[in-house]
Order: sequence, then structure tokens, then C-alpha cells
Amino acid sequence: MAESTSKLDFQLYVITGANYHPGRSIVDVVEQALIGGADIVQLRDKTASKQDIRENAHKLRQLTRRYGVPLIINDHIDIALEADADGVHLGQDDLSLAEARQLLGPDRIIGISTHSIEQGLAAQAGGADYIGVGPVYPTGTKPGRAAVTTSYVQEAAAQIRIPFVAIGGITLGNVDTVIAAGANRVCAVSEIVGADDPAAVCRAFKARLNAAANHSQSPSRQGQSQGTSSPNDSQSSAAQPHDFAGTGVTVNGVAQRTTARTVWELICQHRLEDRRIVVELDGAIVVREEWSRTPIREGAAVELVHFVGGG
Ligand SMILES: Cc1ncc(COP(=O)(O)OP(=O)(O)O)c(N)n1
Ligand SMILES: Cc1ncsc1CCOP(=O)(O)O
Ligand SMILES: [Mg+2]
Repeated sequence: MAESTSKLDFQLYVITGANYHPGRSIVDVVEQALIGGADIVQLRDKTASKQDIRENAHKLRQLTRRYGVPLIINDHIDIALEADADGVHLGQDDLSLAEARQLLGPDRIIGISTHSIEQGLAAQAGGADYIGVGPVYPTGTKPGRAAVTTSYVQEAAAQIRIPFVAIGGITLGNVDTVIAAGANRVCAVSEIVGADDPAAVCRAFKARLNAAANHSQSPSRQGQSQGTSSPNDSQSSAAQPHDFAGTGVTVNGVAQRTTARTVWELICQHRLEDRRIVVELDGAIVVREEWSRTPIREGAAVELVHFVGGG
């Protein structure tokens, strides 16, 4: 089902989990995730004191602002307001959506956990900005919670019009299956914040998500929406190894490594998919129709020239 226009635009949602990175600070780990391309961050801590959560909320607020990424607070509306977070995430047993909206006002983001299509449709009707769909797989991060399996992901893809994010036990080993079931957005805790190199894991997740999004859109539709991946579309997204270090390229004169495999993926990584741009690869213009077919090779020099204003 096509998605309605939303104030939220994300593919990779990262949630904190301090128990997964003993000896490393939350700011360090989240910054690594941001460097790797996390599009939205949630502060979730089920054991720390409220004061510690409050302090981390302020630290993550500063950090996420520097990266231009939304910050969501799990469970605590008061802390979200105090830290000027972008929104909150609430579960089925937390404060109701209607009460939360009253406290937060119309502009802040409210995400709702759902475990069935009935709950998903109810959250959508109640004005949620996005829903969590999960746990897709059993997970030690949410012990004892039954898995909803990819069947609910398929139902959500068919019936939910607001953004939905698949969550629960998602790893680089199973993300292609979750994408194939219809998820355009995924969320992970342990796989990312428990990794030695959270940035590399995020880059690998983004490469998979971008490859699927790219594959499900013709160039003329690219940049208009995330699109929906059909099961068959996404089967072909090539697996990337965990430690895929990327391809060395120069973009607009800046040397960098990228997981993008095509010009279109590179455009998405630079968040230029909604802009009017001209692409030059090694001195030659690449026409729009060729973006998703043109590979990015080691040593490529790319110019992404975007126009400001009309005309
Ligand atoms: C994106 C996202 N989805 C689901 C959850 C789980 O929220 P909830 O059901 O309230 O459980 P706790 O996280 O509070 O244990 C989430 N936090 N984020
Ligand atoms: C908070 C939450 N809600 C549903 S599953 C889950 C935990 C996801 O964590 P992980 O990615 O480590 O399985
Ligand atoms: Mg909760």
C-alpha cells in the first residue's frame, strides 16, 4: 500500500542499549551509529535512574542535533519535553496515544509499538506518526515477548499507510528477509550498539535498505517516496559482509568510502534524492535513467551538482 505523506523520513532506526556496550559511552556508540548513517535515534533505558536517563537525553539531544537526526525518548514524555526531543515512543501498556498527543502537541513525533495488524490500524487511526512492528524475531532485548514473525510485516506493508518500522531480532543476517516481507524501515538495538564497529554495521544496513528501495523504484519515481518493496523485488538485494569497508571514491572533491554500489545509492546516501541534480562520473554526465544501473567503482570521481531555486 502506498504511504501517505509524512513528516518522518527514515530507513534505519537505532535504539540505545547500554548493557550491550560495557566500557563505552552512550555518546560514543550513538555517534558511531550516526556516522554510519542512522536516520533516527531512540534513547531507551529500562534500568537506569530517571536522573541518568534525563542526563543522557540532554547529551543525545546535543549530539543528534549536530547530525540533523531526530531524537525519540522511550516511555518518558516529561524527559522528552524537557530535553526538547523530537518525540516519544510508547507501547501498548504505556500512556494512551490521545493523552500523549495532548501533552506533546501536534508537532512532536509519537511512535507506537504494535504486535498485530489490529493494533497497527488502531494506532494509525489514532494519529500515530509511525508504528513499530515487532518483535519480528525473538530477542534478548525484549525477553519473553512472542515474535510476530514476518507475517505481520507483510500485513503492515499491505495495509498501513503511515511509516512502519520492523523491530526485534533484526540482524544483517536476516534483514533481507524482513525487507523482502515488505519493510522499508528497520530498527535494531543489539546488532548495532553491541557491535565493535557500529558505523560499519549501520552502513551495511543502509546499503541493503537502499538497494531494495532503489530496486523497487523506476528512476522517474525516485526521490518521491520510499516506495514499497515486494517480496520478489527484494530477494535480489545482494548480501554485504558485516565488515564491508566500502568503495573509495571522491564526491565533489572530497575523498570518502561508500557502501553505495550504484550512482543512485550514492545520491541517496548524500540525501539528494529529492533534489534536482546533475551527476558527473569521471568527467562524463550520467543521465537520470542510468543512475540505478551505473556502478560506483573504486577510485571513481563523482560530482553531484544540485540546483538551488527554480528555473
Ligand atoms: C521503534 C520501537 N518499537 C517498539 C518499541 C517497544 O516499545 P514498548 O512496547 O513500550 O517496550 P519498551 O521499549 O518500553 O520496553 C520501541 N521502544 N521502539
Ligand atoms: C524494544 C523492542 N521492542 C520490540 S523488540 C525490541 C528490542 C529490539 O532489540 P534487538 O534489535 O536487540 O532485538
Ligand atoms: Mg514502553
